[in-house]
Amino acid sequence: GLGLSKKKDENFGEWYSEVVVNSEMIEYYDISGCYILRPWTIAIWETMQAFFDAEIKKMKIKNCYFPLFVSPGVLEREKDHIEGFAPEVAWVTKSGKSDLEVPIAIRPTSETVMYPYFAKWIRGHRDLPLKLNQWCNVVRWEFSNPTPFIRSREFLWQEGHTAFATKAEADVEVLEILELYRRIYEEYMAVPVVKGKKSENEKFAGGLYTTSVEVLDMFFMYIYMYNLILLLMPLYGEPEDINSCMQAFIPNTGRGVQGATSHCLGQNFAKMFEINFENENREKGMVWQNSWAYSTRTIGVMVMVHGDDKGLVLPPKVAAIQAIVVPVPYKNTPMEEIYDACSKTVDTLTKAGIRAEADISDNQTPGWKYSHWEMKGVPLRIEIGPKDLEKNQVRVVRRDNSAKEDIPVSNLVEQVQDILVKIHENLFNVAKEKRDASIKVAKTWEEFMEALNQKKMILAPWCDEQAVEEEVKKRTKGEIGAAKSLCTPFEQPELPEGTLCFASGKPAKKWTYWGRSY
Ligand SMILES: O=C1CCCN[C@@H]1CCCn1cnc2cc(F)c(F)cc2c1=O
Ligand SMILES: [Mg+2]
Repeated sequence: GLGLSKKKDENFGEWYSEVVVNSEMIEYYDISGCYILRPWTIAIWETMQAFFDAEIKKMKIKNCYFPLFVSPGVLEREKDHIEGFAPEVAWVTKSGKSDLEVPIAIRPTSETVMYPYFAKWIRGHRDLPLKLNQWCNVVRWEFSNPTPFIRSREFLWQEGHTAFATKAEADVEVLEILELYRRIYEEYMAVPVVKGKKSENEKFAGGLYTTSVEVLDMFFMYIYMYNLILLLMPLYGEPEDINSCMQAFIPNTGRGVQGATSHCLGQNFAKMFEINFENENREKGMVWQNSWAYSTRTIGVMVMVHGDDKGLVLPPKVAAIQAIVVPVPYKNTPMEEIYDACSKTVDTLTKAGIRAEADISDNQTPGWKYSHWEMKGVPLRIEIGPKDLEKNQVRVVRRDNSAKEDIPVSNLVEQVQDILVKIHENLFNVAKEKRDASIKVAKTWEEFMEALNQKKMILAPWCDEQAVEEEVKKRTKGEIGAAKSLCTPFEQPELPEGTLCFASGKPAKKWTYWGRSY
């Protein structure tokens, strides 16, 4: 029957898997870690892509397409760039029955694919800046439990790769792109984020610095916890034990980067790939580079943040259908009039740019339709029955808070547009309140540990020493993971003179978010 069998607060991992399938976003595939992205997902991806693509075109960034396949020599060009990642690289070793002379890697990211050609194309300062982006898939043969959108062996993303004559230009672009990522999350997906810088420990090892938009989502971390627990299942016995154990485990702790990062690579890759140029004074210099990406993982985060026990909840901006019109038959009232009113309503809304459809399938009851479209997360339902006809009105029902309202047909477009804006704002504010409630400020080790054990994220003054972060990891290692820095927010709270680091007691240099990870 309809409806979810798992509750979000009780069994997050299974709730999530059920929502993405029942809302017809995902179909599971026979190869582990691979998922079918159904139209309901692609409509969301395309909306975000349309926004981001238009914005980077304004920045004179050009789209290109590099091959999926990477020759081994190139991939391994820089050991420490891919050290640690090597087990994730997928290789083609045969064609038909015969083995390939040399195995070919499938791109997990495209630095090593693109940068030899950057070296070839960039000769003089007139070749700079070189700013390219590609919309593509990448493959990373991850081993720990796959999760739709969040952790899959193939995913869609855009990857931007830019080269500049000066660091100043690169620094500016890093933040311009990060602002676009903030807008994708906040203006499209109604998900609040914190812009910040990753620590030396957490940044992209191949780069100079990493900036990211952190969702600090209390459930996001849980999905990793949930997968970890599944691994422990054999030790813990039956699911109920696991559930009680998970009850303890539902961490309100944030976790890592949610699929949108903007790195300044400095000159590290320029050195590796000899990407240099002759400047105006005919001096040889290496270029300064950035690379930035967001992926379909962002869609999974949106599902986690807004979803509820009736299913998916779509922010109006990314909903393929923003308003679903449902006819409500009544005893022996002639249905033609009602169907007619439904299609008129759809036409009026469509003409106003609202994505509306009518569900006039004659093999389901209105109740079934209500559940179906709630499961799919359609932001607004419009019911039309005989009473509504008489009063020349429609009944609208909001998906986010179930509020019902009767609207005169004469004012339909304006009020529907207004309600869709209110739905977005409400989703954003509710998510913000939940996030803020899962963050605690800690100034001492005791306060830090107390907050961590309450499954909170922590904002703490830190001396910014790498060794101290390593120390924090060691001292907090436990069966549900260790604490690590999530990001140093660009918006820094007041740091009074003499404030000490929560972990080392040395003079604190900055406020940083910390959360549990394993
Ligand atoms: O995150 C981005 C933005 C877009 C371009 N790439 C950077 C860094 C990607 C970091 N990364 C992430 N994962 C990887 C997995 C691999 F198998 C591998 F060979 C390399 C990598 C790897 O470099
Ligand atoms: Mg990875």
